[in-house]
Amino acid sequence: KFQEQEKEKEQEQEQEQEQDEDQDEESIISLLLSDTEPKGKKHRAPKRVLAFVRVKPTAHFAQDMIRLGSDNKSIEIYIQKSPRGGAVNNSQTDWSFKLDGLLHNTSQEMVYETVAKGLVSRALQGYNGTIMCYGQTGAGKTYTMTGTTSEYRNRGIIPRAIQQIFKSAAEFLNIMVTVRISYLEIYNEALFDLLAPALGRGCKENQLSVIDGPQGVYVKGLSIHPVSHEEEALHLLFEGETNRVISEHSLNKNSSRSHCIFTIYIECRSRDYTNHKCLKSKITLIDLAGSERLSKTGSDGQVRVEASYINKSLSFLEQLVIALADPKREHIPFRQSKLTHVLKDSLGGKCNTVLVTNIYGEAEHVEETLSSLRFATRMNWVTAEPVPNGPFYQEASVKVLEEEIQLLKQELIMQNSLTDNSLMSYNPLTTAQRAEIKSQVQKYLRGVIEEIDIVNVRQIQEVFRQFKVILNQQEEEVESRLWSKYGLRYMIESGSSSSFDLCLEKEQEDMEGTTDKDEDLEQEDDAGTLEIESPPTSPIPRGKREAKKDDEKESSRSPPPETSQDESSQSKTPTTDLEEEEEGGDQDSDEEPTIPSSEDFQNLRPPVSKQEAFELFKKVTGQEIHRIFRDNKRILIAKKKRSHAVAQEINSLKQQMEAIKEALEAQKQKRRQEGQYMDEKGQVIIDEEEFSLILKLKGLKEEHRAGFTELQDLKAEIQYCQQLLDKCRKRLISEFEIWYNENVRLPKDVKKALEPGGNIRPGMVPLKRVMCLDEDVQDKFERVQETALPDCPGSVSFYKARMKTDQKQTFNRTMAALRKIHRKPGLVPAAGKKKGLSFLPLT
Ligand SMILES: Nc1ncnc2c1ncn2[C@@H]1O[C@H](COP(=O)(O)OP(=O)(O)OP(=O)(O)O)[C@@H](O)[C@H]1O
Repeated sequence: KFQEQEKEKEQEQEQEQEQDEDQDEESIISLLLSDTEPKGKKHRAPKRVLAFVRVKPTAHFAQDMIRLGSDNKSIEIYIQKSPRGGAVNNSQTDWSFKLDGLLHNTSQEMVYETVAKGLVSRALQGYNGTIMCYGQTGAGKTYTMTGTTSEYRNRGIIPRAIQQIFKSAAEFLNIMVTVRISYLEIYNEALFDLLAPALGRGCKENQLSVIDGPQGVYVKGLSIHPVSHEEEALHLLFEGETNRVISEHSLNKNSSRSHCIFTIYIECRSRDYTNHKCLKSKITLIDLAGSERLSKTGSDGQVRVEASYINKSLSFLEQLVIALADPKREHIPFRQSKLTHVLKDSLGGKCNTVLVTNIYGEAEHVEETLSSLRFATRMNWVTAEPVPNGPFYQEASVKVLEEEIQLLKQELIMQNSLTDNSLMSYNPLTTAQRAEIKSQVQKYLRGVIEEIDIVNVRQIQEVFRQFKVILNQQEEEVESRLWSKYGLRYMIESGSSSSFDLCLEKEQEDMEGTTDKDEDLEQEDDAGTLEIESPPTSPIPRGKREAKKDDEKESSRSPPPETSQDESSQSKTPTTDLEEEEEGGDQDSDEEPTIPSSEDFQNLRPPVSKQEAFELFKKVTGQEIHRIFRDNKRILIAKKKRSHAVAQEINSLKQQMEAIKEALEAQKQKRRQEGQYMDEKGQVIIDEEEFSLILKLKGLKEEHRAGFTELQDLKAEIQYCQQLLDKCRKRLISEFEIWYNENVRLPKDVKKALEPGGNIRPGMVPLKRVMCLDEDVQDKFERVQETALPDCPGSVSFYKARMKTDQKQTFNRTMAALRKIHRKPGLVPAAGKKKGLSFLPLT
């Protein structure tokens, strides 16, 4: 009877699937977006999560242990009785599983057709879909989900799903499809955004969290990237792939040790703008970490920790699946792990869910295979009643807001006419009005007018904006004057490669000065101004100068002409003036990042000096990071000043307390000499003066305690700010180095190649690629395009995206190598020379 029921269900499912496929995708979406209710297909028999098994190809398939059924759905496992079981051996020896399909010796294309194609086309019709790969480490989960990123033919489910979506979208005439992408990694129960910019990926501030919102579960802080074509989406996938945490492992050297969730968000709307409805859905593609046993992997240290996290989260996933499959269960344990929490609305329920269980065919892995098949069966029991997400009116909410704004504007106009305030305007400023405000601000600054009349909020905002522009211009001017006059010239002339270290050392000293003693705090301002304020001769803090002297003597470099002590004192005054002009004398402690100059730079010096280039970089490409650096620096200086002031206050409180204690002692002495009075309880009666002294002392003690706590807090904050500043400085310098190498500096032989008659024609090859001539991916791509692509036109986006990712990686490697060889003059970077690119010919 059970088998009959199963059969009926299967037939029903197949019929529905056929019906879905028969109907034109676009017309289904149009129907959903229209105001008429979609007919039929309302009362479907409950579906289940589909479970497929994919066997990794092997030459040693254990035929006697793993038997694949001829129906291509059943699989039997046979394990010989343990000889240790004795005469009465009841342990089970064979197991039989029936799932939705076996994928044995199946191509990637076939896997996609069987597992994902229908789910993806239903996602375009508003159904959420989830595909999850589960299995032992190295069994082929990533191969199934992503495939090989170097070969088009072996691409996995994700690139194929992307292709299908964009292909369908291009065929729709009346429906507009918007696609967005996110890529989340769960590693040791921590969430990572694989597509976040490098700067923010590991940042504490960028920490992600799983939130249960009214619209479902989402990951707060996860970046979601709009993509307009296949190549762009694939490039994001490849980029995310390179960011995955890879760890050495005895079973699989490139084994991924994390769960990865690639999500494609789809939004369909009618091109007919009178229809404001929008249909949203998402496809969640999950590549789980390997379900290996700790004892078998023989891992230790970090990998063992990873494995224990993986096993825990997979066991929570199993518990979740068991609970989902049990209709009587009221509580579903979603929150047990990050993985299960993130997948709360992606398993079963209203969404189409497919599980691919990857297994090995070899005898040695049969136990894991058995446990993977058990998981697949459990998952197969989970019921799912997929329903499309309801279309919603996006523009409608915008319209409501627009109407409200209009109403409020009218109310304001009425209010103003009642209060006789006709100058009030609520429209954006025109160019002429902006120009007028600018001229007013300039007049105000020159003293031509004494006040700027306030008209409305927009005008006030514009006035402030203009002030900011002028302030920024002045800051830059003053800064470049300072740099060109003092700091930079020294750096060029001394060619000191250790200046950067010295800066860091000095900062450390500043830090200690701030947190230790008050006297140190006194000196801090002086020491802090060294880099800018002191003459070019001594970028070394005073305390360090003596220690460094001997080293300097030994150094073969001759000191720059400005190294005499006398000149140092002379050059101090104008710098101080400039500082005051810039920030009211606040520029005291933390120096600007200085460029680590190098010997090879001396040899390969381009017409633009490195420091000039740095100035330019800060104003243009590095403007934002430089601004952040400066902001952080200001905050740090303010905190240090406050800390200084609090320390002084504490000292003065201490002195006052000492004085009061002395006065109290004197008062006591006097009382004893004059004879003291006692009350009925035998307690000494003190006079008013002594009482007021005691109260004062108590008050001072409280103040002292509060001050001390504030000082402690400030110390912690200063330390934190300092770390931020260090990070910022390093980032600014490294970004500059890359930019500089890319835009200004070219190795001699590359320059030669660029000369007329050389191998490269200027302007034809981007400079970043000039650095890796030995790996011309572009050329390879063009060659492949000419020969093989006509047979496989669909692969263009795939290879273009792959090439883009390869180029980026090669460029990053080259730049890293460039930075390393700074001390070897004239060397051409040969990044990647040893290792060929993973770009393979089209097959
Ligand atoms: N069906 C297959 N055909 C060809 N090669 C395969 C197949 N399945 C897996 N492989 C190869 O086996 C190796 C391991 O596969 P893969 O990285 O996909 O395993 P995994 O299950 O994702 O491992 P992990 O759990 O460590 O992430 C890869 O080199 C992959 O190319």
